[in-house]
Amino acid sequence: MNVTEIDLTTLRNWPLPMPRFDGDKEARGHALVVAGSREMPGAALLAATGVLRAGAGKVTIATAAHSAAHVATALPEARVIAMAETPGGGFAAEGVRRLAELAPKVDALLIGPGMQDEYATAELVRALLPRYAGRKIILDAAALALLHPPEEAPLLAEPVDWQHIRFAEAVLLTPHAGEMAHATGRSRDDITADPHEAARHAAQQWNAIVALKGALTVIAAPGGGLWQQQGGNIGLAISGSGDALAGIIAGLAARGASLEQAAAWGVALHAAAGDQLALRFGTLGYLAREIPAEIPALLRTLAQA
Ligand SMILES: NC(=O)C1=CN([C@@H]2O[C@H](COP(=O)(O)OP(=O)(O)OC[C@H]3O[C@@H](n4cnc5c(N)ncnc54)[C@H](OP(=O)(O)O)[C@@H]3O)[C@@H](O)[C@H]2O)[C@@H](O)CC1
Ligand SMILES: Nc1ncnc2c1ncn2[C@@H]1O[C@H](COP(=O)(O)OP(=O)(O)O)[C@@H](O)[C@H]1O
Repeated sequence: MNVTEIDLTTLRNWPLPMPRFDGDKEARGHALVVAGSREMPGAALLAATGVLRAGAGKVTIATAAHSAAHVATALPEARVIAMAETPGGGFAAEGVRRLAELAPKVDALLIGPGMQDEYATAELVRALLPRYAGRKIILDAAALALLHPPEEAPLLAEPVDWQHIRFAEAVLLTPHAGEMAHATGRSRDDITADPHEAARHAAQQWNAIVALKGALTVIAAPGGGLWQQQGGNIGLAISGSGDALAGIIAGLAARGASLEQAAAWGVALHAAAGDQLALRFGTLGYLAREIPAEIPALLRTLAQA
């Protein structure tokens, strides 16, 4: 298997698109973050902060009505859409039309961080995917419930028809090993024993780019591309860390990177941010919310490297 290490050389040879100096915020890219819930409202904030710190010009958050006002206050740079909630704490289907209307103005769509009610989330994803065809789509955390085998929860109204859902190069899935285990019906140990094979197989099975996260993160594209990243430290293994990463990737994609490039740069920046925070605070005890603020300086350093 031919694996490309995501190191300085790889990144230097794969420069991120830069906005024109006379561009406006729309030109810098707009990401829609569908995230958070009554019990995990912070996920929306972590992801949306990641979007802006990665350099996108605009972020819209769709989050649980219950916490929307708090989220808006905590991130005044964001537009916040309050989503009606299901009894299970997910987003009710009635919100789909509002999110679908935004599609022409959105460059990248992230769904899943901190969402509850896997059934409602999977149905929401299924409803939004066709409306966002041609946009860059990142499915994380609860949104990966769409992939669960039929014999497992959630019970979808109809079996998933991949041909109609049109998973393609424009969809990135970001499972950790546990989520990959849940989605594939394999054991977590089986996944971690050979993450390259697991990511590659999943990318082909779902016809999507797959970033299988862990101390070693493997990115596989359906076309055969395979990358790995082993930086960072154990301090990154903390609740909300993946939400920040998903937001950083969405921000990079919104500002013009392909999803493969956004994933590769995103995991490298996330790991480097962890290393910066470990230097400042020690390896254990820094917070996921501190990750995004490290990104602009790292981008500047890496762009000049
Ligand atoms: N929880 C919190 O306090 C906070 C959470 N936040 C955010 O919430 C989101 C969910 O995070 P989490 O931590 O709630 O769910 P996590 O453990 O990632 O499981 C996800 C899925 O993986 C599955 N799965 C896992 N291991 C498995 C295995 N060995 N084998 C098989 N399956 C396994 C697991 O299945 P289950 O264990 O339920 O059967 C479940 O389906 C995420 O965005 C996070 O950042 C933050 O906003 C901050 C506060
Ligand atoms: N030991 C480790 N060393 C380096 N990075 C790690 C380590 N453990 C986890 N990570 C990274 O931290 C992030 C954790 O994301 P995730 O498991 O989705 O957390 P959460 O869902 O709680 O936000 C991933 O990007 C993963 O690659």
